[in-house]
Amino acid sequence: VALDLEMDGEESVFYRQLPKVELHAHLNGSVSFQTIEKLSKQKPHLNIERSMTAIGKGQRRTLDECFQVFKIIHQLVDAEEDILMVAKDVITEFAADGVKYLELRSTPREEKTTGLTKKRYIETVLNAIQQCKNEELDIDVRFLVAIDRRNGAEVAMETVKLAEEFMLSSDGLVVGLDLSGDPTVGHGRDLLPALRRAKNSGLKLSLHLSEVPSQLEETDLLLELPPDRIGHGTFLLPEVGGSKSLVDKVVKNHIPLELCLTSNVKGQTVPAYSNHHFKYWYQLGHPCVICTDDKGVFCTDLSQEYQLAASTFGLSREAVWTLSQQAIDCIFAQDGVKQQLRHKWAGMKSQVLKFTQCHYT
Ligand SMILES: CNc1ncnc2c1ncn2[C@@H]1O[C@H](COP(=O)(O)O)[C@@H](O)[C@H]1O
Ligand SMILES: [Zn+2]
Repeated sequence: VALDLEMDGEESVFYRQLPKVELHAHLNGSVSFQTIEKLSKQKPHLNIERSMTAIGKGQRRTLDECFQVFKIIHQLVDAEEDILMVAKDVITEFAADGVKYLELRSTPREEKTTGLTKKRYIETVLNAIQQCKNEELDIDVRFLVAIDRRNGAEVAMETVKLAEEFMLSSDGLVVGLDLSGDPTVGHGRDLLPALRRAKNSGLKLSLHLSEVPSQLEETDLLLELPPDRIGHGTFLLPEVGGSKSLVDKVVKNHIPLELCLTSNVKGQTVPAYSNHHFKYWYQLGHPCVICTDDKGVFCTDLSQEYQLAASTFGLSREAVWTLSQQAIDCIFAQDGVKQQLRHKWAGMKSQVLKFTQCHYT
């Protein structure tokens, strides 16, 4: 019900069984319809309807309207117990979709009305991750602390300090920092000191860069850090208003791109799937990781995103397998974790690709 694409049996089995790595998922954008229903029942006074928190098949919204949606979800998710439930549900859903390694990101929020603090917010997400581990779900989950750019330099620095504390105390669960939020608000220049400090203290950086046009100057500045991964990078290319020098910097530093097809099409920063910049970077052989961004808001899941990439750009199943496997190289957790994942992929390969072999022999 919640998904756009009606996948036929055998196709959907392949994409679901494909072991996957999800590196770009905002917690509150990933909340499923089922979880929203539970929350709405608990908070009937908010009068939240389905159409207010999700963008369905064929629908488009401006990016600005997408950010209105997050405000509504934040009203529904404003207490410690909500965050615990949401995080556990989201992790369980990713696991059911065949995601074996997940980096979840979220902006720590203080909510005066419920007594929630930013510190408690992060602790609660980590607690949810731990509970899922105890339930022996087949998924390794890590956390990126997010900076919402609209909140400015001071909050960004405060967030970095919090992330540093948790990096040291969370037994490897907190691995990095995300920069996100409405890209039309604020300037990356002001956040540079906080981001530099984060990088120096060992936090990995994933930055939303050039998600909207005309951010050449900001992107150029932030690429100097350089970030460890880039979210979207939709307007890096010269033909959409970026520049060759930006592209060269990304290539030279081998900075992986987190690419979210449905998010960009529904948020109208990319006119159609076939125009997605995945094509350019993939053909270049540059590290690209297919991600969902906000699976709840955009009504998708990672299996569907892989299938869309494959059908739009004509990827064979072998190529899809390689794409999902190469995502392991881009994770922020340490090398031992990468080794474990490579081992897991190797063990699953013949089983997952067996249908393909039947087709060709
Ligand atoms: C669609 N493209 C996008 N571009 C930029 N930032 C986005 C985003 N989608 C989500 N977020 C960021 O994630 C928050 C919701 O999750 P959390 O409350 O942090 O878990 C949004 O408020 C925004 O800051
Ligand atoms: Zn994002």
